[in-house]
Amino acid sequence: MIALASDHGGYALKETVKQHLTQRNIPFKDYGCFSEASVDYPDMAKLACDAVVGGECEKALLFCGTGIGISMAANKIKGIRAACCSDCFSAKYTRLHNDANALCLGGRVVGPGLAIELVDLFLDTPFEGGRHQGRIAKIHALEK
Ligand SMILES: O=C(CO)[C@H](O)[C@H](O)[C@H](O)COP(=O)(O)O
Repeated sequence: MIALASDHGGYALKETVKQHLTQRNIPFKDYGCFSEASVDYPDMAKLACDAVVGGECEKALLFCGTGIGISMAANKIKGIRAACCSDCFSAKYTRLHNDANALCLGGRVVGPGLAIELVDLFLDTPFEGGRHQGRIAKIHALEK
């Protein structure tokens, strides 16, 4: 199960990605927002990221205007490794090397076609493990 959340700046792109996930038969839960009315991205990040940390969802796809604010908020949540990406190399390597569990996209930055490529790379690329495992443990040691 994939958790989705956005603020108003990412709402339209979240709707596009939902259509794509539906076409791919990938189950998702949308934690909002549900219109372009203004909401605050930290509130939205928390809803989806809590579902990931709690084990209800395996990864989160998060959207705001730039992707940056919602990634900053997500990375404050213990257990979340969120990556704000607007290129394919980063979306792939944040899975391979960082085992990222949240992808953040900017609805005012990336178009729908690129967003779908980024989402597919993020969802389909496994974590490489090995030397990267210890580095991730060190990231989480910083949370203490
Ligand atoms: O991009 C964002 C945060 O990094 C948000 O989506 C906001 O849209 C952005 O801060 C702009 O805010 P506004 O209320 O839409 O002007």
